[in-house]
Amino acid sequence: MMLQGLHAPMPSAFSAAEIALEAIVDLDTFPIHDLQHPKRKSLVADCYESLQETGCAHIPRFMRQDAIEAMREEVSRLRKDIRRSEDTVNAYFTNDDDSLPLEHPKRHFMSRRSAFINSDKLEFQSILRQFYDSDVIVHFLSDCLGVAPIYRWADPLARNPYSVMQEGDHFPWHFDGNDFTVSILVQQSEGGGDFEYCPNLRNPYDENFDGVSAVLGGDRNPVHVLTLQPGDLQLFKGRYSLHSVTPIVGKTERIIALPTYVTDPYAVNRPHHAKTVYGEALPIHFERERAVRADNLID
Ligand SMILES: O=C(O)CCC(=O)C(=O)O
Ligand SMILES: [Fe+2]
Repeated sequence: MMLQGLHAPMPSAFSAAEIALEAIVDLDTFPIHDLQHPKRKSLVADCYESLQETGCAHIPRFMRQDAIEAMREEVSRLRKDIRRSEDTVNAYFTNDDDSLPLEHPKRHFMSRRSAFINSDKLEFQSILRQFYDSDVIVHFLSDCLGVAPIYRWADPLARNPYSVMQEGDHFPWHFDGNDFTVSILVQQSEGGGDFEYCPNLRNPYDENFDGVSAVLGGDRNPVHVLTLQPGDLQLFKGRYSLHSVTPIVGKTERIIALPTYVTDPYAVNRPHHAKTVYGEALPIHFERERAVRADNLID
């Protein structure tokens, strides 16, 4: 068998001994490293229940404020690497398919304007990368989800980016290519920037095109809205829950870190999705384009 070329210029993972988790998370309040601690057990139970009920769990002030400040400073040093993009997309990030009737949700295109600092641009000592590389965090999230094993995503651009949204930017209704996403708000906009989601609108056995069409057409019944504060952690099932970010209002950017997790450690975003949202498709996106999705869902 031929070995594929390395996709990263250098190995990027921190070892456990290099990650000072107590500098990132207040481990007295959230003793996620101590598997038998009653506080961990009750936090996991609360998150699990919330994920079952609404596809989403919210832990206010999970991150230490000085870690959030360090992340904000990292974003300001990486401004040159912010990739802005503007286009029209459907909820699945696929091309138009004119063999389908016009009212099919795959043919419903919406404008999108957003910007990311892709994961491959994070600084060497990035707090966000340390958070992402922490096995304690992965284990905690896996317990909250009740899904094991989960993995960090293989996608070199989308696995752990910062989203940096300016006035008027918005992210329309969509499903993610990965299974689970953590959102850590770093900076709040003055207005807008709300995360809206429809819990479990599809599942691996049912695309529920009628339900998706209804929301795209304006049905607000299944819609939940979450407003985060800086330092809050949100965990949600973005592959099953249709979600969006409402337009940003005011001059202050909305900055959010988006560490992502998967049940399939091989698959990455399709090239069209990578190019549309993250600004480029790398060799790995083409090499793995035909990898069969474990869940058969569209993306
Ligand atoms: O910014 C957010 O809160 C979510 C962004 C999102 O849904 C995505 O990047 O796929
Ligand atoms: Fe998303």
